[in-house]
Amino acid sequence: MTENTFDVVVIGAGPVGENVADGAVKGGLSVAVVESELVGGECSYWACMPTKALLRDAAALRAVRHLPGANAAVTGELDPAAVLARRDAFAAHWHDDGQVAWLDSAGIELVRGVGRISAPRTVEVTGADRSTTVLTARHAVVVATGSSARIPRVPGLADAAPWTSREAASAQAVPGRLAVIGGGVVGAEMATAYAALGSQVTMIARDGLLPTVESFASDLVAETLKAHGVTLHLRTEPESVRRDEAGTVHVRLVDGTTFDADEVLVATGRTPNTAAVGLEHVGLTPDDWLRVDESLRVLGSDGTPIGDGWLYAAGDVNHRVLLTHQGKYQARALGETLVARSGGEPVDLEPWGRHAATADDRAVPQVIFTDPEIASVGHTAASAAAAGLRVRAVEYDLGAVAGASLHADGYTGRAGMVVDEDRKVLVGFTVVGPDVAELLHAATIAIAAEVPIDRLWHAVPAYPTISEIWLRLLETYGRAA
Ligand SMILES: Cc1cc2nc3c(=O)[nH]c(=O)nc-3n(C[C@H](O)[C@H](O)[C@H](O)COP(=O)(O)OP(=O)(O)OC[C@H]3O[C@@H](n4cnc5c(N)ncnc54)[C@H](O)[C@@H]3O)c2cc1C
Ligand SMILES: NC(=O)c1ccc[n+]([C@@H]2O[C@H](COP(=O)([O-])OP(=O)(O)OC[C@H]3O[C@@H](n4cnc5c(N)ncnc54)[C@H](O)[C@@H]3O)[C@@H](O)[C@H]2O)c1
Repeated sequence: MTENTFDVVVIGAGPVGENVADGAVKGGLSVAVVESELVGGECSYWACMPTKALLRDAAALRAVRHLPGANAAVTGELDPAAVLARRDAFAAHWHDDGQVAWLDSAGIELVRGVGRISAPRTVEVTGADRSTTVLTARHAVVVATGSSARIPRVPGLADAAPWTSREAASAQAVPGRLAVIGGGVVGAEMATAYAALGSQVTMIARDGLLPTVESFASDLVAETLKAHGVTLHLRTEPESVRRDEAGTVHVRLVDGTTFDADEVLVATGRTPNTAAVGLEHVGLTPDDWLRVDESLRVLGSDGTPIGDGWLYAAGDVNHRVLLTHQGKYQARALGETLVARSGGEPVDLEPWGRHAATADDRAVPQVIFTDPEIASVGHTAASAAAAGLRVRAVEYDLGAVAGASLHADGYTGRAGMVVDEDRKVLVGFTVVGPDVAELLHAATIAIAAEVPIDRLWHAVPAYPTISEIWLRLLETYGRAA
């Protein structure tokens, strides 16, 4: 047994754990990071990067198809093998040497194995060779263990060797027929990717397609999926799934529909990676999400920080927002919090304060890489109303903007903004259309900076760009007399 003491011990070297460690080390603390699989986490090898690599070639090809001159230069079809090979490179061929080298260069100690809290400020790491290393933290332990795919209890499903997002992201061959259970972000993106790669895709979206985005955006994506040959079963769910000896998967829905597939992808949400973290040693329940306060300290069942506040959780595992960029934003705040607290300095947890992750509640940007892309930040009209805000929402046809019509023949898209009528600031923005991802950050800045609507009129979009949508939305909203 090896024993070591560090200022901070981080369990999980995904994007979030890496960034917490980086911030703490930059502030002069010593940090050990424990990782049981690959340094870089889900995002690098089985989520963000490989899935976007699977989608990118088809998106580029679609863009060319809408420009007659450029289209004339395209003489072949999409090459799935080349797409998969480029994806492999983006997943670093599932080796983490590059990220390990970065940890080394940053002065962060890597301890490989499964980390488990065994006592206050103590993490026991079990290596692949069953060796045990005990790490003691002078100041804090941070849980950044992320999340995994949740498999619903559908009779036969678990025995049918279903794909999760991991297999969908890392597949070495394109199935002839793919069934997708779940109409959320993973389901919609992977249906888009595999339909373009040549699979016959059937989707089951119990709560409708992309139920949390503005319906003008999800409706357009649903139409396009159908145009690409995807069969959509909305507002129903699987009753049973069975894989026969020949390998064919038979799916029966509760509405009586039956169909067959070669693979079945389960994309029905996430479960926290907290089964093996030793939560029982701090009075919490394994498999639960970790509830945190504004400084990301883990809360016990009585709602107060565990112990004297030595345990923190950041990223997917705290269930605030399951997105890499928000987890890394939490990590930056937490790194600074750990440095401040270990030096006896105060932390600023006021809204938008240096150590607060206020954007998690008010300005979360997301791009869904479907055809077309959906980019959104902050509230939808429905979520704003549910949050008790008095809002007015306006929409505009994106295809009618000069820059969009120039961008691609037959450009189809729509945008909407949600304005807080009491404060006269933007609280939500959604745009759907080809190549809209890069439009999003302007809206994120407007919401985070709480730019008054009156001042937004002075932010003039260049002509002829798709950004002119801003002017059209403001005109639709109307200017106060
Ligand atoms: C298919 C898919 C696509 C996605 N695409 C995007 C996208 O485009 N953009 C975006 O922003 N987000 C995307 N996400 C979400 C994103 O992947 C997560 O929000 C992000 O990975 C969370 O980072 P994390 O560091 O909290 O957790 P993870 O990335 O899950 O990392 C946690 C790490 O902890 C390790 N670990 C777990 N338990 C232990 C233990 N006991 N001991 C030691 N190590 C442990 C794991 O091995 C892992 O390396 C996607 C998710 C999926 C499933
Ligand atoms: N581009 C991106 O930013 C991106 C891409 C992929 C994933 N992610 C993140 O990863 C997380 C996980 O994505 P996800 O799609 O797995 O979860 P999700 O919560 O987005 O969607 C899951 C969907 O599954 C459906 N569902 C649940 N149980 C079901 C059942 N028994 N039968 C049929 N349908 C069922 C729900 O209606 C829901 O719409 C998300 O929070 C997302 O933010 C982000």
